[in-house]
Amino acid sequence: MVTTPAVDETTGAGGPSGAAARADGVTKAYGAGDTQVLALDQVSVSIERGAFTAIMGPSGSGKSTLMHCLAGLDSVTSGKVWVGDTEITGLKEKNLTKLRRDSIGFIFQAFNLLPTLTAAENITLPMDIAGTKPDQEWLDTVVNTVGLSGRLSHRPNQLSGGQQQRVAVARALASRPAIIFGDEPTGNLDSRAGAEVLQFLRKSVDDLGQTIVMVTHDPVAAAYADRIVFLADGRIVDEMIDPTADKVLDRMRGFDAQGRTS
Ligand SMILES: Nc1ncnc2c1ncn2[C@@H]1O[C@H](COP(=O)(O)OP(=O)(O)OP(=O)(O)O)[C@@H](O)[C@H]1O
Repeated sequence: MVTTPAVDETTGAGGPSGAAARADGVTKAYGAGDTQVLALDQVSVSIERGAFTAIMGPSGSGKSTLMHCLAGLDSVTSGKVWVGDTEITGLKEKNLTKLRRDSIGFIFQAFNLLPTLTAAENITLPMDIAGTKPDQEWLDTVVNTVGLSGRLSHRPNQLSGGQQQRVAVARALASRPAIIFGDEPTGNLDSRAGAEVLQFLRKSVDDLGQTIVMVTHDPVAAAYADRIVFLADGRIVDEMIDPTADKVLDRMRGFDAQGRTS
């Protein structure tokens, strides 16, 4: 199951678990009183290292909130979150920023590339800002895996949408983060370009051992994952291992029948 044991106060079990990231009894409330929204309601989930995990669920079910809490982009109301062996709930902002910079990569729906920089410069930008030196051998591996070798001197407007997103993916992978989070990373792409990016994400898990967590609405995209975690009304309601698009569609229809989806 997705759920993980609660933290044992005496033994500390439930802390570091070898997972890439973990949420334990996480609740996230927005607002207060009558207008309070429980975006996450006692969510416990463990993200396996070297695996591709998708988070699915209807609009407003808490997918982005869960991703933001796991990535330390948003604080939790109660519960605990670990990234690797580090508990990030309660971490000072400075340490959190460092952890995000060193351990986490992000891929958003908008590619967020700088238009005046070449593909190569965009890929190494976060490391240039952090003042760290790219590992050239790793960079070559990433660029080859993404299939961008011939495009490195191009600026974003000289690349297709799919190629731009592959630059964004290469940028996320370049510093070898422990975990990459993607929020609808193929949401702005047509199905062919989306498939290209998803195949690459899959390859980075299989060939490079990358850990990826992706929020998506799309059963076809989710089928690239090893495991899908389904959210509804801020709770984890189901999971699926080795999904196919058909199985995901069936499961979503099941939720519809129970009146869970919007
Ligand atoms: N900053 C905020 N202030 C108030 N409510 C918020 C805020 N962010 C999210 N929410 C609410 O929390 C709930 C979960 O939102 P969230 O964005 O995590 O859902 P989602 O599953 O990612 O939705 P979508 O698929 O539409 O992007 C929603 O009811 C949303 O309105």
